[in-house]
Amino acid sequence: MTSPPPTATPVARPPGPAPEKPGDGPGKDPEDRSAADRLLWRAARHSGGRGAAILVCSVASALAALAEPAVLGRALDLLLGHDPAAGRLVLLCTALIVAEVVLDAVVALLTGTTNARSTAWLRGRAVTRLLAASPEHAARFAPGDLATRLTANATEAGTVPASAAAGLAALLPPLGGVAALLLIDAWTAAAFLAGVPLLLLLLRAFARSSTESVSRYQRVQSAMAGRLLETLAGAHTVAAAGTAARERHRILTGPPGLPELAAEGRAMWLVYGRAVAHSGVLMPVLVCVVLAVGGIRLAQGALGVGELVAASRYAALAAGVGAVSGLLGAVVRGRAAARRTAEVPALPPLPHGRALLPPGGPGALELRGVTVERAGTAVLADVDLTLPGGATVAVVGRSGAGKSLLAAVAGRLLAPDRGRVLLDGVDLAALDPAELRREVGHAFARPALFGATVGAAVAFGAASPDDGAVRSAGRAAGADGFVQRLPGGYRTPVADAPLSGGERQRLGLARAFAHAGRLLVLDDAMSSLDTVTQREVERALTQQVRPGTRLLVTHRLSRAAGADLVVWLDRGRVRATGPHHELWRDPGYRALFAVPEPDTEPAPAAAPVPPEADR
Ligand SMILES: Nc1ncnc2c1ncn2[C@@H]1O[C@H](COP(=O)(O)OP(=O)(O)OP(=O)(O)O)[C@@H](O)[C@H]1O
Repeated sequence: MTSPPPTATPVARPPGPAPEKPGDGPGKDPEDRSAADRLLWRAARHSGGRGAAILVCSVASALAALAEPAVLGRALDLLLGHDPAAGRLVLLCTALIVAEVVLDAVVALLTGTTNARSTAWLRGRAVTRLLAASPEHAARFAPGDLATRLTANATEAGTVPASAAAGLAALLPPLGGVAALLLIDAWTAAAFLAGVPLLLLLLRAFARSSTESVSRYQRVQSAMAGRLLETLAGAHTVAAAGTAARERHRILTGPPGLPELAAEGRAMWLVYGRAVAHSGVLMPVLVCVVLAVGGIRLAQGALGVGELVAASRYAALAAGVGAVSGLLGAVVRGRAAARRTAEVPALPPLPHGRALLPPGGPGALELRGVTVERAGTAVLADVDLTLPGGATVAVVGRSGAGKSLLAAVAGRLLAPDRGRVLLDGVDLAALDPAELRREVGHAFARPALFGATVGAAVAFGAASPDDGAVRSAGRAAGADGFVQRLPGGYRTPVADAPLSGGERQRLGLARAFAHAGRLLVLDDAMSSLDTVTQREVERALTQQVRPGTRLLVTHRLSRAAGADLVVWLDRGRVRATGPHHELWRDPGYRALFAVPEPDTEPAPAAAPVPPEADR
């Protein structure tokens, strides 16, 4: 595999990460561009005025660089004329060089901090908006793609404020160089300007071809990273199927894979090498032409020795136009990257209001005409439900019936396309988000544990987590026993805690219990618990956890039998609601639990079901 060329070149800096999707080049959609520009503008403002400081220091450094050849040339002429004033000019020249070095160092330092602050702001903004969006919308980004947008693309975009400021200031030396040449001698300026079109053509060709090749390189890299992520996520499946070698081959060879990556890497090196070779020849040639013309003018007596030296330095400054194109190239690439990053904060947020729930409400939940559509099909259709506050409600149905969608809508992880969800009479869409999360808790079948330690993972999201609350939630969820056996108890780092599926689920339940509100939504959150633990947790749920309404998505008979009310979903519609023992009369309902049908005998209401009947 050929890695990309280094980033420093006398002509222009090769591009960093660039758009990764085919056809996802910069500046396609004006709306996207302006959104990206607005985001960059705000990132620049959040870098605390450092962009302006970079501009001021860079301009001061450029002015020092422009003054230095004139002072040096004059000092040389005075020295040749044995004029004692030459000493003062040599000192001034030294001071200018020192100032230039110091200012460049300050610019380098400011550039680093500006890039870091802008990038951090961009990432913070994107992550905040990502978390505020409905998970459904956020899921439109594949994990690998999202990671690229928040890392490489955000980093590239974060360099724009500093590059733009430095790029503006970098115009000064070439423009000033040409102006100084004109002032010293029009012929030397004309000699330089004659070569400028060639220099510009060279820069343009470099900027274009390098952007394209880096773009393609990044696309291949991103595709490979995406396949790697897929395989890592399914590592157990791959191991079980014994297809590791096939996966390795799939990740590495693609297409696109290593062969394409190597080809693009070589292409980048070629572009880079060609640019270095061309500029390495052209720039000294330009300076030599200026020197040759200056030499003739010296022989004609139109120029002094000092002026010739100054002219050669100004020609070198004027030829440094490549630095400008490098910085402008960085701005162009940064804007393209910002466009990709900007799509993340542009995700539509879940609408919310500022309403609060009536204090002490029981958690009565009402769904009115709730419809959720996916790909033009109603996956939840006209769901009307009235669930009394404080009730334990089981949601059952065949796989794909819409249970998880109903749970997500009930807890406002998802906004319905039509209809309303009311909690104690308040529309969830109008509710203050902090109030919503305080009063509505969730636990999932496969919980993700956030937090450095097991205790922090349980306390995650709680307003004021304390050790006592964490432990009592752990006890209620049947997690305290195994957590206490971990080397550091609740202080054990999550990464060092070997957790089974059931233990992970119990920690997820403990997290929900630690800040249980008036509504608790458990989406298959006890599916991996053994029967004894499950009964203990159910008991704790009614006796220890803050009272409220429980919405339990379940496939288990015992859970439905133990609920006050069962909602039976069938292909996105409510087929029936009622107590389990009433629904049990329906063979279709009994078939959901795949137990031998007792034909006439209804299952006992709210009575424990023999373990062997449980799934
Ligand atoms: N983002 C989506 N895009 C398209 N279809 C979706 C989306 N989310 C859910 N669905 C579809 O909606 C239907 C209901 O999904 P849901 O996850 O609610 O089923 P479920 O009853 O919880 O199933 P299970 O018991 O297997 O977990 C399924 O057919 C599913 O494919």
